[in-house]
Amino acid sequence: MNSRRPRAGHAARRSLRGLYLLTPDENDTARLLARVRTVITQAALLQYRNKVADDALRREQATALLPLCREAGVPLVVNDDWRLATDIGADGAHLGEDDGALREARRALGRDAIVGASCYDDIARAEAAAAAGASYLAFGAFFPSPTKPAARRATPELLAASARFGLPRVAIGGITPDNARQLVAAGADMVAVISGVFDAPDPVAAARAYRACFVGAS
Ligand SMILES: Cc1ncc(COP(=O)(O)OP(=O)(O)O)c(N)n1
Ligand SMILES: Cc1nc(C(=O)O)sc1CCOP(=O)(O)O
Ligand SMILES: [Mg+2]
Repeated sequence: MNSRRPRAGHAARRSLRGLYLLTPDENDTARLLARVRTVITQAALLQYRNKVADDALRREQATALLPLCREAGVPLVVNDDWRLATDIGADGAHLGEDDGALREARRALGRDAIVGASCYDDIARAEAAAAAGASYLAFGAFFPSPTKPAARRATPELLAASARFGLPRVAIGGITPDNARQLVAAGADMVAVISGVFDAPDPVAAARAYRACFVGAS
């Protein structure tokens, strides 16, 4: 880990509830930072995700996002690559089924890190991720996703069924400000969004609309 850059730590973290923003596939780093900067204060958590960049660009972009997140007090999670997360001193990593062992990531990143797990539509996978030390459990896709049209589909019942693991539950996949509320009512602690914010005509207004879905919901 880069010791010159401390993690945000628990005290600096917002709770894992609200809008979980994932970055779009944007290879122009200056443009990526500008797009994130406009909406970062609306987010509870930011995931750096770029499926079209090479390793060097992903390192450059993740490193550049870190001070922006620190300034906003929003933890930064790196998608797919927990080694990159440790190298740059990010707050955590998100791991799917092809991204290595969660237990190993937890060991490397430390007790305070955010280690997220993709559980798709699979409650057994959620149980295993919880036992391996996940910080949150992500389910999806709940709706057709413009970003990932072939994503397996999940149903809102999974959100209630996974309450027993006692971890924040994240809903992802095709979530819009109009359909988010039903997922929050079903038990989602965060809604994870790419296109609904970054492809919106007014990203700030869209991000605010997602946040509003959590107001008054328990
Ligand atoms: C919050 C969140 N949930 C799910 C995913 C998907 O992870 P994965 O299945 O590894 O797919 P890619 O994102 O790597 O294409 C995620 N990234 N974040
Ligand atoms: C990255 C990702 N994972 C999914 C899953 O179901 O695991 S759906 C998805 C894409 C989310 O983007 P959008 O908000 O544009 O639909
Ligand atoms: Mg992945």
